[in-house]
Amino acid sequence: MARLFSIYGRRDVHLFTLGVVTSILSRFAGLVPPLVLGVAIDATFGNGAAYRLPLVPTAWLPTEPVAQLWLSVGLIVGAFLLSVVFGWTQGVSLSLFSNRVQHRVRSDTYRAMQSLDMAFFDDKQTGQLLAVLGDDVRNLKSFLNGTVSGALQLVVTVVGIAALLFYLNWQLALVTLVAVPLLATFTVWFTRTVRPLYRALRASIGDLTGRIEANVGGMEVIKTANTGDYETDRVEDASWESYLRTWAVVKLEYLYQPGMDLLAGVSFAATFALGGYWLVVGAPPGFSGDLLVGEFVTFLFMSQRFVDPLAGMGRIVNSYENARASGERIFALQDQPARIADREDAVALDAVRGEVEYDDVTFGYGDEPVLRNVSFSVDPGRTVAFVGPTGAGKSTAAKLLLRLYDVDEGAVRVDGHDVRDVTLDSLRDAIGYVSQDTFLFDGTVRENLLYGRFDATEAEMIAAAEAAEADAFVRSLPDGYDTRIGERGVKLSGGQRQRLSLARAMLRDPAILVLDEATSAVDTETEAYIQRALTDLTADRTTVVIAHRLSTVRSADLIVVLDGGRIVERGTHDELVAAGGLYATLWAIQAGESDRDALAMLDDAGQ
Ligand SMILES: Nc1ncnc2c1ncn2[C@@H]1O[C@H](COP(=O)(O)OP(=O)(O)OP(=O)(O)O)[C@@H](O)[C@H]1O
Repeated sequence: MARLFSIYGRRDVHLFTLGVVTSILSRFAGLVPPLVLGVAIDATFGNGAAYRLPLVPTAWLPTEPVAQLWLSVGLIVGAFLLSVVFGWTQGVSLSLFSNRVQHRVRSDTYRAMQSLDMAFFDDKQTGQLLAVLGDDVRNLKSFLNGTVSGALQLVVTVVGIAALLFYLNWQLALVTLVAVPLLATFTVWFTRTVRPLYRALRASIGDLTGRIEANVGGMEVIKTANTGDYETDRVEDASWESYLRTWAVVKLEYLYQPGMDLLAGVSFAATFALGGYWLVVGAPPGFSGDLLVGEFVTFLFMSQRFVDPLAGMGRIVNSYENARASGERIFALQDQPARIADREDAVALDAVRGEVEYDDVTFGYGDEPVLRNVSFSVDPGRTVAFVGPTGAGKSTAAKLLLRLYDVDEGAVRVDGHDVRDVTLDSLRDAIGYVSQDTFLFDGTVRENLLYGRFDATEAEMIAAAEAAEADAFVRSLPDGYDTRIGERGVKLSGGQRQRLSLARAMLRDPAILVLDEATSAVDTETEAYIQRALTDLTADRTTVVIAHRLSTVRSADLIVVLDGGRIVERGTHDELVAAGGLYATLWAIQAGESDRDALAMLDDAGQ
């Protein structure tokens, strides 16, 4: 919390101070009317007592009843007005303060998260990160907005009222104030008991939301697997669980609130009984001195004013604990070290020629290596293809070039520079990447194409789309380049998505192009078109192709065959077919010549 204030609150500390001060003043102003009412009853309306106000010299106060009346009216109206003005100022300044802090915390946390490694995102669930940037940041805001001022108001109200009651009649004050520790103890008990129930409630709501989120995402699978009833039951179970948890909390709340009212009522009744007796009969046993009617009225008003702030104590404690836990999660995310970041002496890759070299690279996502001792090099403008069975490590090898992960041993070099020695911006600017799962943003075709090259001209965009064989189908969409394509591009076919993401990569005109299964989701005819396009597109740039369909990599300058993370063969298509190894087997199967022998060869190779 201290960190929150010192980093994010400092710039608007004036707003915070203003909010806190006015919140206290508005509480004080709220105490004036009952006090003045009591004084007026005793001095002006009957008893003839002296018109006295705390902290004001008696000599300044009028002795004439009419003057006293107008003074009382003036004070009451003034106090109401001040209370409104202070209350308004408090609301506006604390709202401004907390919303500004929220904005800064959110932006900073997102920035920190954005710079984290892919390995971090591999381990995290999306929901968890959304919760940090959403709920946790909001928790902090509501703590700063309501809770801080609420806590101060509570203290001010209780201390202020207690002081006033003692000033008026310390003996009766003791009776009235007995309720305060009782109310406070009851509140602490409630807060402690309800806390684990709340936690369970939040967890059950999290489960329910997670379940619905997952189901919406997997709607197609649910429908095609015909598991609609099963999923409906599961949602129903999660919903019922959340109902039970909610009910556990609500039950306790319905014990607490009447309990507080009852305690306050007992205190009120005790004050009323004792004070009434005092007025009618005289000082009760153990009490001495006088009590005036007006004082008594003030007492009764004030004793009612303890209840609300004390009842709010539970919320204050809860909100504080929530905010503290949220603060811890936010700062844990902010403090997460980004291992893949620019070195201090990182240089920018300039005028990239496109020479790529893997030098004895070993890498694993966990302890087990996924790539072992991988070495090869590609001259500028040439094409290298990674092929091999599924899970062999082809995509992983490509990701190391973009430095989405860092190698464990060895080095990946571009133009002779270790990718760890150059700035990430310049490295990734030099490489166009079309991944296995093409991701498109919800937006128009145009927005998606210009992503990463926001300054491209219309002509450049269309040229890229044409090169990727996408222009024709885009023009046939209802709004052409301005057609919205839905979340993740759901309104397009797989092949269309792939061509758009190819066009997007082309628009950046990178020196190196990485195509991960770039033609996997298209029909044979489209593939032929894309192949034609690729022949032009890859002509003068280094290209790394990963493909299952070997026909697409036939013309590569170098084919690297990976199996189990190792390079088992390398060469051109013709060389590898002639060599009769794993590649030749895969080729035989794909070329439609598969027979028992080919599959048996694959079995022998351990696949
Ligand atoms: N983010 C990740 N975290 C942990 N392990 C991973 C991750 N990505 C891939 N792997 C593992 O690394 C191995 C190689 O995966 P990779 O995606 O590189 O294979 P691939 O040859 O491209 O496979 P495919 O042809 O099926 O796409 C696999 O065993 C996979 O389970």
